[in-house]
Amino acid sequence: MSTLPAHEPLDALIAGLAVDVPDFPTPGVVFRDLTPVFADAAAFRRMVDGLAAPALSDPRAAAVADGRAGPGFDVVAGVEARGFLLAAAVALDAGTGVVPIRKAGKLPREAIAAGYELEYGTAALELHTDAIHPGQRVLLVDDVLATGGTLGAAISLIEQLGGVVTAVSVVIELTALGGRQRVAPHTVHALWTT
Ligand SMILES: O=P(O)(O)OC[C@H]1O[C@H](OP(=O)(O)OP(=O)(O)O)[C@H](O)[C@@H]1O
Ligand SMILES: Nc1ncnc2[nH]cnc12
Repeated sequence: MSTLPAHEPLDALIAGLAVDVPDFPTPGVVFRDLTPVFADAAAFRRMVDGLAAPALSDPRAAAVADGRAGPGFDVVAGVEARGFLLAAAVALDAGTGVVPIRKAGKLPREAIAAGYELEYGTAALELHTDAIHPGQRVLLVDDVLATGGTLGAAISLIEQLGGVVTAVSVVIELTALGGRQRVAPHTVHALWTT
């Protein structure tokens, strides 16, 4: 059950449930813990709707025009680990499949990799080479946009396989870290900007 009124604006709902954790995972980082937002039924429902929304406007018309039915995306890609919780829910709701973009060394078959830097270190993401088909329209979902390193790497992987990123959606954008600029020319749709 939700603990907040249904008419609460979504950004306020998220802001009220998220918890700031100072000095996690390293000193100086304020970690935005979204687990209470995921655990709230009403907030989770509205987040899933909100994350799909940007891909359901113009691209839906384009999908009809080129003969493809359904939402304005063919598949939802989510970034390990927290992005998985969101991407799977959005995909199930939209009637599409879900593709995992994983941390290095987790995928069992042939994959491509992209390295990146984030607020508290460096990492690499991988994507199975047959996970995305040329021309496939992809809605990319994650929980947080911080430096933009993660989403930049994820977009690069999808595009290397010929996928078309029709929308990028996150729950929180941390504006001080400049991630939006790093992900340009792709536009990031954020449910809460802080
Ligand atoms: O914009 P950036 O600076 O790249 O940061 C954003 C990323 O950081 C967090 O993931 P993290 O790598 O901590 O992994 P986790 O989801 O497995 O905790 C978050 O879930 C985003 O994917
Ligand atoms: N400050 C932060 N809080 C939560 N997730 C993050 N990912 C990168 N920076 C983050």
